[in-house]
Amino acid sequence: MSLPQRPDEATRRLVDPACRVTLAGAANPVDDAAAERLKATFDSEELAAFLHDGVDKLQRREELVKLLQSQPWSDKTHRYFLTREQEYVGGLEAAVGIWQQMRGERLSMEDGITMRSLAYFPGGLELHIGMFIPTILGQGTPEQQAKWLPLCNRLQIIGTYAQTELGHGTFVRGLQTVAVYDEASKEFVVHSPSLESTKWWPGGMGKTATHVILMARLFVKGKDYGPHSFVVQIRDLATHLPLAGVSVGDIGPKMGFNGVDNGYLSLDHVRIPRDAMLMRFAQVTEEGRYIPPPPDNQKAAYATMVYVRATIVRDSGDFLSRAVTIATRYAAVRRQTATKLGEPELQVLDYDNVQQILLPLMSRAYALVFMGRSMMDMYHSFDSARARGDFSVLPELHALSSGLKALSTDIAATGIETARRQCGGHGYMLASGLPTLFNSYVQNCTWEGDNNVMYLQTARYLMKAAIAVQTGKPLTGSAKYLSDAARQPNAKCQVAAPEDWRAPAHQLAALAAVAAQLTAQAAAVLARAGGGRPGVEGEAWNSSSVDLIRAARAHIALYLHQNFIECVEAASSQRKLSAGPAAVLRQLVALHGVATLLDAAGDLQERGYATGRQVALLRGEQRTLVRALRPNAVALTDSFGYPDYMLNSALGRRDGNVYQALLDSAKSSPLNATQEGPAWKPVLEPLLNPQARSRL
Ligand SMILES: Cc1cc2nc3c(=O)[nH]c(=O)nc-3n(C[C@H](O)[C@H](O)[C@H](O)COP(=O)(O)OP(=O)(O)OC[C@H]3O[C@@H](n4cnc5c(N)ncnc54)[C@H](O)[C@@H]3O)c2cc1C
Repeated sequence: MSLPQRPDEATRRLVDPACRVTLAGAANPVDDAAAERLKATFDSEELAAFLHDGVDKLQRREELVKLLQSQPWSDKTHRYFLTREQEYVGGLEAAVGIWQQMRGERLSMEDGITMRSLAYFPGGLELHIGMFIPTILGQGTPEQQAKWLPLCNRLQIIGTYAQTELGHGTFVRGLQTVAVYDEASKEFVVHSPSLESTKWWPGGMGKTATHVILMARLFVKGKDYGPHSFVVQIRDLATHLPLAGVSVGDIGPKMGFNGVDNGYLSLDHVRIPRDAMLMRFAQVTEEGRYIPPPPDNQKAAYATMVYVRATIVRDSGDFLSRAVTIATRYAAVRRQTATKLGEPELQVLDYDNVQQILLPLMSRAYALVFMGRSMMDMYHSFDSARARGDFSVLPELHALSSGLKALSTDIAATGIETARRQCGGHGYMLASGLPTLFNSYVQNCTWEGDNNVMYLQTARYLMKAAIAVQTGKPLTGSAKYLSDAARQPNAKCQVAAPEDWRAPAHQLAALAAVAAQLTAQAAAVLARAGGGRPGVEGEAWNSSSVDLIRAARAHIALYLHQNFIECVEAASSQRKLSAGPAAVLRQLVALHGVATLLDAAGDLQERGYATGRQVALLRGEQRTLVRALRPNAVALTDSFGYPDYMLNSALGRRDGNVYQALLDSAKSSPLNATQEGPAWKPVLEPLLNPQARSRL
């Protein structure tokens, strides 16, 4: 191999002037990143501390990053070059490594959760932690909890949650897997009677889990009691081989999340003991008597759903803000196109089109972060009320958490991909962090209830509210605006100047008008389809679903924005934030309202609430707000508080040294392990090397 020659002095003198020409006006991305931070009008660290509940929490995160960086299993240098098998093993090693650290170092549960999100290496334990243990806690009797939970906590068994089948996901009552009680042996026989009944999707079931929570239709004395939960062992604890009657395996590569071994499972007349049925609510006695769950069981099931959905809402802000951090930081140091050769090129963040996309996206990320915090607070206050037997807020909370699950994941998934596309070619590199972020995130639009189905849950609540309005019943809670709208059916937008659109009152009035109008429209379509009879099921419902989903989306969009306004105003009035960050957050709130209204520009005009001129003013105001926020763009990403280790992005690194990071990452590519590459011997040499060619 010939080594590169060092140029002699004459060669250098020949080339240097040309280099001076092409390098004229060149900027250093590290300097650009530093200069961006000097432009900020507020203290980004103060806002970061507020968003993370105190400086202590941020410092603790830094300590945990250091701890993770000292462990081989949490090294991220090669994360984007792993094969599926390496990803699978690595994901498990990281989860087990964190678990061992927690036990060995006596770290708190909060530390463990933080470490999992910092390391972000999804693997075979996700469902053990996220669904198996919570289901036993929620649905198991005290004896069942005492039996299973210690084994779970010591990782002596690993579980997952097996509900979805090849043929059924959304329609849980249609599951075909059966659990038939055998009074003679006092056991259940669990069985998959068809191809379609094969369980499909459970995370960790492919190659990791030893046990599953099996959702199967319970049959006692020939009667179908519908889906119930059973703890079923599927693999031998000593050999990890499937038990008799169990066919189980990995479902293959997916769009993302490939460290997780989602699996398939078919059961052939497998016998399990009677106490494998989780019996906190419904029970089957030894002699085969079915004791139905108390009426509150349904409410408890809804409460669990609300919790899971609340966590999804919380995570949506987290994921979108990571993408916005990467894209904004990169746009601030990426320079492209000079007006005159030799002049500095423009930071792409200074192009109007880039700003007008990234800053509204920033406002959406902040809105979701605040929504996530409120959603978790709402859940916790409901949980305390529930402990006193008070379920009164559940219908409202169920409707809100379903719709928010859908809207927040829609916004985050679309937003991550939008952010990636703002990064040009380098955004297509896995090293940017964005493709993996999108591929692993977008499943949130589907799991735990497909988003369309989620919007329809909210629509059910809205239709009941619409019927109540028609019958003159007063409304409370999130749908109260429907009563107000019914009293003023011809209300018109009062905006006269562009800056009027910044006012929360104008924004909320316009969003409420759109939501009320779409709700009334959906109610009318539904009533027509039902021949005048309103109903929230059946054919009329199905044929109205487009209108119903639009109404639900508008209702939730209003709620999301209202929450953003209230959170920022509360933080400011309670002096949790000083004037600087509060002012910038208010600008973000205003931009979020304007951007949300622009999404609904057609609806604003369709029924004459706003005029074309007013919508044009709205568009102009977006531009003004974006320009006002531009100097704070990078500082706002700093306030999200993501350590470089967590982002694992060549483009999103805090110091701006993006090109060096890209090159360093490329050098880790396994294809670069040898100079000639792996195709040289088998393919290229016979073609290109004359000596080898002569042997062909
Ligand atoms: C990455 C990932 C991980 C998963 N992990 C698990 C797991 O661990 N355990 C588990 O049991 N499952 C798991 N699932 C399955 C997941 O819960 C289901 O995919 C989800 O509930 C959607 O069901 P489906 O796939 O049957 O979609 P379908 O119901 O087939 O939906 C297809 C389309 O029909 C529409 N549709 C369906 N029903 C209605 C309706 N009533 N009204 C209007 N529109 C409707 C939907 O909106 C969608 O557009 C996972 C899925 C993914 C993608």
